[in-house]
Amino acid sequence: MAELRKTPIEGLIEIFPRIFPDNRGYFFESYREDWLKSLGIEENWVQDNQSFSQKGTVRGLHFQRTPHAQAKLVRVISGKVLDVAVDLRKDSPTFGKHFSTILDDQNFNLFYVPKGFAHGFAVIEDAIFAYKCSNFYNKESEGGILWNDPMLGIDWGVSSPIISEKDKYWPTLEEFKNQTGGL
Ligand SMILES: Cc1cn([C@H]2C[C@H](O)[C@@H](COP(=O)(O)OP(=O)(O)O[C@H]3O[C@H](C)C(=O)[C@H](O)[C@H]3O)O2)c(=O)[nH]c1=O
Repeated sequence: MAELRKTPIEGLIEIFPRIFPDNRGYFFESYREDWLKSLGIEENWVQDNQSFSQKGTVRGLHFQRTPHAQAKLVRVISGKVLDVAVDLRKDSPTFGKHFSTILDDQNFNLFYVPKGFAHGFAVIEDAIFAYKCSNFYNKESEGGILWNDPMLGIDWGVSSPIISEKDKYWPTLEEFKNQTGGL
């Protein structure tokens, strides 16, 4: 069985699978339905995504608005990233707070990000990133928070990242809160 770790932000879960190295290489279970179920969390995963990003990339901070909001179960197949989730849940006591964790191809740890969070990552070593989503992609419902908003206080470990045009112009946390109140 994997080791499941709660985080200081309610709902965010880290999962460390048991890895079996041998003279051929390694084996590990990369997904089990009973991991989250053991914590009373039930998700209907409907879409798998995969992206490759070179070192120095930042992707995020993104979310999809209701009714297209997505929970995500993210991991690294190869490489190393700093993965970040920002709590945007309306009335959450940790609204605007973030939790970050290293995902890599040594621990093969996974990170569960429920609906209501913005998600992104910075690439420490070229990375193949793979994740499950609990709702289909819906471009029209996509939103974001500016990755380097000083109010977030995220130490990404990169100062001038490789980033998409779209990710340069998301609102700050304050602007998002004033516009929407939260997710
Ligand atoms: C997310 C997504 C994108 N696309 C298409 C749309 C674009 O033509 C192209 C690249 O999309 P984008 O630049 O939004 O990709 P990312 O910047 O990696 O977006 C993701 O970044 C952060 C880390 C997230 O958590 C989200 O899953 C997602 O927003 O793939 C699809 O066809 N389906 C999809 O589910």
